[in-house]
Amino acid sequence: MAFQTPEQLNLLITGYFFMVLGALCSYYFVFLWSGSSSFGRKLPPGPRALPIVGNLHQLAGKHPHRAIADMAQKYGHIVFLRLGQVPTVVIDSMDLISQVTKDLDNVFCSRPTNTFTRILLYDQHDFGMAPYGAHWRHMRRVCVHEILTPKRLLSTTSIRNEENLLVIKTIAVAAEQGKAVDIREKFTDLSLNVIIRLMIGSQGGHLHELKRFVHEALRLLGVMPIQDFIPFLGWLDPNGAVKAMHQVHQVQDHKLNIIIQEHRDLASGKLPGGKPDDFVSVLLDTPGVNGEPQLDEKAIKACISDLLAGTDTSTITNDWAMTEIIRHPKIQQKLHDELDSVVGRDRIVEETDLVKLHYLICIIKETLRLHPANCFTLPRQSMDDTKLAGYDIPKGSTILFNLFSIGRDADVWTDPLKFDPERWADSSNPSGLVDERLYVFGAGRRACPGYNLGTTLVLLSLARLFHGFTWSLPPGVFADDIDMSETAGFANPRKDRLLAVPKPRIAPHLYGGAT
Ligand code: HEM
Repeated sequence: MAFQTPEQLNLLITGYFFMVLGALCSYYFVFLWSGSSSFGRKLPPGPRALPIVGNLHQLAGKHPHRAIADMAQKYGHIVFLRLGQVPTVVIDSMDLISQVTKDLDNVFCSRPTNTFTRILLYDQHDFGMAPYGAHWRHMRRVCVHEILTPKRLLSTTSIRNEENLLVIKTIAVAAEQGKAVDIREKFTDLSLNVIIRLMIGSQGGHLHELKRFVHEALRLLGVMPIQDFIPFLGWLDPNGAVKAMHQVHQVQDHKLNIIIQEHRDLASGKLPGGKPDDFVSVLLDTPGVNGEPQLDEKAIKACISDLLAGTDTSTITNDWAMTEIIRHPKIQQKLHDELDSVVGRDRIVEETDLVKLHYLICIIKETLRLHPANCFTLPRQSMDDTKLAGYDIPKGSTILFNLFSIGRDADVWTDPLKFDPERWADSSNPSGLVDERLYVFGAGRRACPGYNLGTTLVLLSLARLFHGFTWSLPPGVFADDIDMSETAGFANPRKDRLLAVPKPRIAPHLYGGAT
């Protein structure tokens, strides 16, 4: 569960809490404190909930993942909270996650609904946040078997290559001029350019507006409207989140309608150029859920939106990894040594090299441990009353995995706050990012379908940036000056942007020279 900033959450809670508390306190006091909601059940331990706001006030002014990590110190690896009226179970051990996603996956494989999914994901017509059922199964099958397949990944290598080289060339220009580069901007552009081209082909005219929509939608993902926690306050919109979501949705819907119509016209020959070989064309050719000849248009638009948003994880991971590497010159040197030995300096890094870059893979695993792209991953929802770790979990509970806590658990990791890629040297999977000690791409029915694409995006861009350049901090900035804290939101990007100065390591003609 996430909020844009702790300050916003604070404002939101305190203002509206006091406004309605007087009138409704007695009703809620009876409802919650009489224990009627937990009567006869053994709920997991957790702090006592207040009327109306439940435990929301205990998260106010704090990063929710950190506040809940502190609660876990007292209550253990499974904590029960009421976020407003939403029963929420937060777990932070790989053992419990494995029970949820393997043994009990049939119960915990749904997703909760909220204002964001209703407005920006077309009433959960997507599949990432769709409730478990026939629609989700159908959409997921289409995405996994038609769109995000290893074969399609292979056939789109040239798109990633071209976009990657464009970014490298702009960095080469900065290197020639001795200028610092805004690293996050480069990674964001790269991931979005790649996914937009995969989705809609080479229709460059849409890139700019789609990017704006994705940026805005991702920002709103972290601004939870009060109605998601306290539905009877649905008529209020104190932080303007609902209004902003409707505004962004208008742009989104308008743009996606144009893109879909263009694809139809290209396929029918009304527009010249022929049918594009991209994700939208696949979705337009896909039959609907109940045997209809075509997918519902809402589902197509929601699915495009899902895939566009999926790239954010790669961007955030790369930004953290780059920051950690630049802060640790010895790690950068070791990575350079690996790149020189696997690739050499007479050619650029290719996607086929990536599985051999074991040290780079260790760096990414260490990054995902200490700085998971999403502290809570996507929420799950229980579809039935069930038991977990001996506790009763009511049907309809939201289940969150606190990946932030898991990666910093002092009982599991030696020196947990130290960035130490070597701790992954003995991994049972040296060529890939999945490891049983972390919940990187998820497990069970709702596991990440973007594994192959996400891994390639992360590894290729980092490998090329470090193969091509030696990076240092701008003059006068020292490693200890870098603020390594995160922003509080659904996603977990570093609060500050990293500026770094590149120095060429390979001849510019290898990547086509500086533009
Ligand atoms: C470093 C990159 C990435 C990481 C670490 C990552 C991680 C995750 C995790 C942890 C989940 C939740 C699994 C669960 O609920 O148990 C997830 C779900 C998902 N991811 Fe990714 N992901 C990445 C890249 C991508 C990319 C590139 C895409 C799409 C292009 C994508 C699309 C999705 C979708 C649609 C879901 C929801 C699946 C469902 O509910 O059926 N992800 N991802």
